Amino acid sequence: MKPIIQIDQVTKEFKGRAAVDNLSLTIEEGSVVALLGSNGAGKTTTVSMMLGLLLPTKGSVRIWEGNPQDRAVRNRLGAMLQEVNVIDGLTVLETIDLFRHYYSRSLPLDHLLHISGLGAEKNKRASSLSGGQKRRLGFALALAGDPDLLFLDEPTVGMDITARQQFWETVRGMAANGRTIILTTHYLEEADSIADRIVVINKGKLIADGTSAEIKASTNRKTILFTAGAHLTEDQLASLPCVNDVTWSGRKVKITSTDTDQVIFAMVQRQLDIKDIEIHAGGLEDAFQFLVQQ
Ligand SMILES: Nc1ncnc2c1ncn2[C@@H]1O[C@H](COP(=O)(O)OP(=O)(O)OP(=O)(O)O)[C@@H](O)[C@H]1O
Repeated sequence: MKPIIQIDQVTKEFKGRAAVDNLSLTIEEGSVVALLGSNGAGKTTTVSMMLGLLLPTKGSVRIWEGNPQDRAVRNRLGAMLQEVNVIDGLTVLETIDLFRHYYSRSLPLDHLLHISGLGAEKNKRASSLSGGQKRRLGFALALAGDPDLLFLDEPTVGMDITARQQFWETVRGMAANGRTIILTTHYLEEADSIADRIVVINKGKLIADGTSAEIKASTNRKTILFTAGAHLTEDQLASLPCVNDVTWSGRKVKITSTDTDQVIFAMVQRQLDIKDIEIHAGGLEDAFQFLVQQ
């Protein structure tokens, strides 16, 4: 597949501290890539450099073999950033229409309004929209130029369940049409369901890169979920073998372990006061926690 983005040994420093540290990454046309990382890991800084909003301190970022700041490159990009800056005084409809005119090829106004889900608010001032509505407007603005490459930085924060479902449906449709999509999110189940490639960044460095299944396979931890009876104590759980982590949520307990057979065996042998036992293979969240703690 054709590479669309080439990040080569990029470092970005702020006041001498590296927010992104010698990162190299190639993204192919038509892929859906999720950038994952804890708060402050360097995701937004990386996306900002891909968009040409920040310049690397060292290294280079190329998009379609050009500079991200080139007009021809920008014409084919769409970006939904964490902050949606609306223009004072303009209605929702006027804002969308204004953005359409920035691009040589644009999606029809009605279609964009439909994507935003803001038909009933189209004549409202964009500045008076709620946080979740502004995010939906930001999505429509990102799609205004019918982009070949779409950046979504924590896109669903503040969206309600219906807006979220509609949002991912639109993104899936774009992916099915061969568009390249790069997203950052803290909702790992969203990354798991949409991305065909997951890149994990920690302290500015790339620490894992692969399909969701490959990332999950990087940890052999599983979880045991059960309900604790009145007689179960924290000490009883702490003394079990092969336990990596125990979390209590009311009477529901989650144990993470690399050998769930041993844990279950010990729990039964010691006749612990537990019921409703379930065992789950490690999900993306477990793998992510494992990777960033290394
Ligand atoms: N303009 C700036 N000036 C100084 N430091 C900055 C600036 N932008 C980012 N940083 C620092 O760079 C690091 C990476 O920040 P970045 O916003 O890229 O992280 P992130 O992975 O997107 O985090 P989050 O999940 O919280 O959005 C952080 O330590 C942050 O404080």
